[in-house]
Amino acid sequence: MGGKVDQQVDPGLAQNVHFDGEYAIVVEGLTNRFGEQVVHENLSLKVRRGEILGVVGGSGTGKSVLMRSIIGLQIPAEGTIEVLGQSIDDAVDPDEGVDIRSRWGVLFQGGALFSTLTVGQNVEVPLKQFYPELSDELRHEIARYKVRLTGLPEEATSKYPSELSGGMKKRAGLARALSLDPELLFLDEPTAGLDPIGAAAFDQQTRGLTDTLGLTVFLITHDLDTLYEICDRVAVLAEKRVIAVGTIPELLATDHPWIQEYFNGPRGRAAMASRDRAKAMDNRLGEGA
Ligand SMILES: Nc1ncnc2c1ncn2[C@@H]1O[C@H](COP(=O)(O)OP(=O)(O)OP(=O)(O)O)[C@@H](O)[C@H]1O
Repeated sequence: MGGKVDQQVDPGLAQNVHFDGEYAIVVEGLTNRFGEQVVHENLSLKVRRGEILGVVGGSGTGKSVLMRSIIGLQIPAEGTIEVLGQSIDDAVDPDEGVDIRSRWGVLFQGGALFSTLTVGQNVEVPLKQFYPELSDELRHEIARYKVRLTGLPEEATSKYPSELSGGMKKRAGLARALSLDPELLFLDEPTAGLDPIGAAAFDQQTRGLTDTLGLTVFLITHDLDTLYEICDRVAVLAEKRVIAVGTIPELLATDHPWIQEYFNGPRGRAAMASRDRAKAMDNRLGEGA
């Protein structure tokens, strides 16, 4: 087994890589149970600052529960979780007085917009919660800016979720996730239910915003195109823990059967071929310029 996978749990699967930078999220020894069902057991994961980390795994392996644990919505049975250098057990930093929840944004599966509020009002919800002192005018202006930032037309600000297409709803959810200028973004299956063109556009928006705003992104997805196109590394959940973390070529260099089947199956190969074609086209256009 030869891949250089950043493998924190099972050094037998692949070797550790050296990393000098900062981690945005550090999960250690996480165990989650629902009654008799053990979802995670001694799970560890480190997310590097500035990366888009794709999180994959079969249905029910606990990707969403992991995300909910990291953002403090699921109290684990065991383990420690540090986000941006702060334990999530102490939501408010005792020194700085800053609520850690104001430093991240979340796009839940399905968008989770409030249906009785307009897009603009949805984006304003976190602003009201964390910055109640802001004037109405400034709050409206920030909401309009965030809506435009995600590629929606400004008119979308006054629309209700029921008046939006699936792709527009996702962007509205993203605008709300960005409302507090987060350092960290959690995206739970952001391209699920989108047509391939809409999904590709959303992916490019995510990559662009990540690079421009210097975000770190924890991205749960089943979308192989998303993994190939925009993720810096991928974490694989199986057997109640993270079995491997690395770039796709690093993961492919391991011989774990699930990883091989996932990335080397017909869909994985098609996604890789599509990415290679797009790169070749970019190169040709670059040479012609
Ligand atoms: N609040 C809860 N109460 C009881 N069981 C739960 C709860 N939340 C999640 N589970 C269980 O935990 C397991 C992991 O769920 P989770 O939603 O994290 O899976 P997932 O990997 O995100 O799946 P999918 O890819 O299908 O979205 C599932 O068996 C689920 O039924």
